[in-house]
Amino acid sequence: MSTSPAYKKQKVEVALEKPEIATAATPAISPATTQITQQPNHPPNKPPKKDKAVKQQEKYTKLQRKAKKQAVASGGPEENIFLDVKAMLGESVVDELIKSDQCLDGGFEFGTQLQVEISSISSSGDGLAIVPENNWVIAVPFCLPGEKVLARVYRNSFCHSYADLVSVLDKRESWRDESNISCKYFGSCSGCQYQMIPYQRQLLLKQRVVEKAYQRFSQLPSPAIPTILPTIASPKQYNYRTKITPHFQAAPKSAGNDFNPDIGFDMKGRRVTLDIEECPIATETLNVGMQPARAKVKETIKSYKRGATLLLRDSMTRPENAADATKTDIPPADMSTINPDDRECITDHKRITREIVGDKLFEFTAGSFFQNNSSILVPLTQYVLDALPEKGEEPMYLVDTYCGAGLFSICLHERFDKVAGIEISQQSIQYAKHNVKLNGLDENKISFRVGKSEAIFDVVGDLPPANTSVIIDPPRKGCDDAFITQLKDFKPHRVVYVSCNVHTQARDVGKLCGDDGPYSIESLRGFDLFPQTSHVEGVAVLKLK
Ligand SMILES: C[S@@+](CC[C@H](N)C(=O)[O-])C[C@H]1O[C@@H](n2cnc3c(N)ncnc32)[C@H](O)[C@@H]1O
Repeated sequence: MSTSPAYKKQKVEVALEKPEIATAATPAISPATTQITQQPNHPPNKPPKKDKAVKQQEKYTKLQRKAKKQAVASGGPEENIFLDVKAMLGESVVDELIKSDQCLDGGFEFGTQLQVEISSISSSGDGLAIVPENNWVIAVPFCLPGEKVLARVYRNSFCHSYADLVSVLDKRESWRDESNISCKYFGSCSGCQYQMIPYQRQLLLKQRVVEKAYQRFSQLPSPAIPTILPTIASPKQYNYRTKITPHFQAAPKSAGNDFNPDIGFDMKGRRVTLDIEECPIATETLNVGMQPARAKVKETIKSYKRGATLLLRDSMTRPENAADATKTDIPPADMSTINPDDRECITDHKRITREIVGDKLFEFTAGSFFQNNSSILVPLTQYVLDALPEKGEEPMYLVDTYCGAGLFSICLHERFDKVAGIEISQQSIQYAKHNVKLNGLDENKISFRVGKSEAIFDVVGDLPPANTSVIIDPPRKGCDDAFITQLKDFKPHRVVYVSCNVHTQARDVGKLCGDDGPYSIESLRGFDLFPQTSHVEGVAVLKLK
């Protein structure tokens, strides 16, 4: 450890920023003291002679810096937190840090313990605190705005460091309900961020995430962004996830036959797998199914050359003789014989999974996409339907882009004269077509095709845009420019954009609603498909200007 005077043990005052979602119950908190018990990084007084190892280390550090710079411009969590950091420290301070290269060098040494006061919460659920003397931000998980915490730094990034939560020194009782915590791994597992927060407060935080996403990523002026509507709650707040994917590492070569692998999810902030025996956000069926799946891996671990990821998918039990999507002549399922509570855990990616949404039955292979919280799918699909125009005199058309196994097309088809879906996965389209038959629907009315979303305009280009609505539900990275451009040219009457990444959604909606875009935003809100976590599904309803 260096003895450089500039970095001797120091005590610095931390100013408290206004908590992001202030309430009448916000406690008055006096400024906290930051205790630095180890020293921040600094350039050594005398650089050691550059031997091969040092040169290699320098090369590695350079590569790491490059990766970090790329990460903050990626649109992912790193960029989000960096934007939070900019808002907290001020653009000019951050610009200065970047110019002087202190944006990476100004961090803290691994293991430094700090006492900080959390002033806001990031979109990925970390508490954020400023260390003003260092012009630096610390991100600490599992804590809340207004709380004083002891944190231990484990990684530096652009103008901020990530720290473990050592302890909460001063709890914000009005935001905390530890009786809500249902998991013995909460606080070390990276899966959930919010179990200690009462559910209604989780919904408020997600409303704020949608708001921030549109302020930051849409490039729209404030008046063009409507007030974000309250987040729609999930009917189930635990035991809702119908798919989980625990992973494990292979046994090291030196391991004996009694090697016992950790099978589970990553530890928060580390690439270390926690051994997870149960997951209370997953359905009971998956928790039961997890035990034999884990036991099998433990028995056969020496046969794995590499680590692997397990798939556990909750499915309604399917009659053995039920036809799969390779058959052409499929009779509609007899819904009177179906018991939605008769369920099993599927671990084979190729096996057919069954799910019911309202009065519609869906089948798809266990490894392909289907929404993971079935409890909220009726409210979600009904909300999208309510946002679309009512049936009038003229024929109406629905275009379902990124349609997966046909969830929106099949649940919403009744109001429309024709429905056309497109999806890049051939297998999902096979099952979307199969699901039309399974539900006894008209194959001439509901059609699906394989392709990139923009290819749908070759097919629906002749439909009258004034009578056509488009649903967009892309993966996390959002839409390609080619799709946005063609949608803008086509100008359907109504667009509903559903997304599990409100940041890329805000970017795309900004392109559709900007000065040269034909749309304005009618409404914006989150749906809580992911209780106890910081994730939120965004639903944006767009109308022609
Ligand atoms: C979030 S899922 C939505 C699926 C469906 N709407 C649902 O709710 O079940 C996104 C889907 O987009 C598909 N996809 C990804 N890139 C695509 C592209 N460029 N064009 C069309 N579909 C794409 C994926 O295979 C995935 O099924």
